[in-house]
Amino acid sequence: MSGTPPGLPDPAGDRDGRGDPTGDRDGWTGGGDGWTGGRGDRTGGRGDRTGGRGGWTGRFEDELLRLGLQPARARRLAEETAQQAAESATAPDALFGPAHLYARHLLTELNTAAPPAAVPPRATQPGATQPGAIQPGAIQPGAIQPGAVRPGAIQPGAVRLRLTGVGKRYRRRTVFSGVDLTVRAGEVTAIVGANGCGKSTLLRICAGLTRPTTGTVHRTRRVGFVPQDGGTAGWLTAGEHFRLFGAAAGLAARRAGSTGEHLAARLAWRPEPGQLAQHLSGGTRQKLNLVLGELHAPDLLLLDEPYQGFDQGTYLDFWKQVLAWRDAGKAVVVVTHLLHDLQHVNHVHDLGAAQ
Ligand SMILES: Nc1ncnc2c1ncn2[C@@H]1O[C@H](COP(=O)(O)OP(=O)(O)OP(=O)(O)O)[C@@H](O)[C@H]1O
Repeated sequence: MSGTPPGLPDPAGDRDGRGDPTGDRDGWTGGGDGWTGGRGDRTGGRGDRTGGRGGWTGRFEDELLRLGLQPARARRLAEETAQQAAESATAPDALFGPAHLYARHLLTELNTAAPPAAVPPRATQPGATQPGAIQPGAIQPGAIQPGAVRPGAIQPGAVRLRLTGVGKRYRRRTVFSGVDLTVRAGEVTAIVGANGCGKSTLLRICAGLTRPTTGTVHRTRRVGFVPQDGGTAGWLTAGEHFRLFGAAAGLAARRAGSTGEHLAARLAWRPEPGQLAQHLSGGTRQKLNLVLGELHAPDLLLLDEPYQGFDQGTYLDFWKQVLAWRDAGKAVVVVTHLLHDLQHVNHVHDLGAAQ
């Protein structure tokens, strides 16, 4: 399958079939044992085959316009790209990846200056889908090839996480099997799938908190993990959390406190001295959770639906933060069931339906 834009070399050409990571093997930890034979690949079409304004092509053209391309040129590129997808009988998002990322990629290829990454304006428009509006399972299993490298990805860096043939069984029940996943510095990967398909379990395996039944896991040493819930102690203040988690990472108390407050400010939160975590709102506790995950400046951030309870502004701040991490060269894995989150990410790994 080729995702070559009109008149350009195949953007996926240097991304398929990558070899082993180079220069970053030190500091890796491994877990799990053995291999499983079968892969969990699922293939299929996506629902977004339309070229209308609300579809991929419309978003692609909007992004080209937003990036400053002349309307006639943006329209022509959008038409040619849609035509190319039609000719290959593949939905444009499966062929080219998220519309806004592909627009940026294309402009870079065309040697046109693209602005720094930002949350796409679509997400901030009135009536934009709110967190929680799309139900789990809305993403069709097999919509996106698991582990597929999306065209339009920003320059990939060193591998921070690699799962090979990973599977998990609880007693006789197989939760998933044959998961292959590679996450590089400067990339955001989403793990999606129906309720109970094992997203949280897979993320815990990525973090080294749960042992896989089969397969191998290699990860960089500096990992930040933000669980779906819990992760904070109700009887401690935010400052005490910063110092406690900072101490575990070898940070001096003052530095941990000031770093925590700095990170909190980026989520528009100013912790009140003396306020216990149990008296924080659910959304603010999640902010605390996020800050704790980032406190020790990890290379790899593992986030399990970390925006539960966020209002819309905080949710957008969260995604801005994710994109800032990405642009700073961190690798990010986010468990989500929100379809519109996927426009922010480079890769999607679909675990499909619960087994
Ligand atoms: N420690 C455990 N022992 C036995 N079964 C478990 C354990 N942890 C998880 N499971 C089971 O594994 C399956 C996957 O759970 P998991 O929480 O990973 O799914 P999920 O995709 O994250 O779900 P959701 O979308 O609802 O958050 C579920 O059926 C769950 O009951």
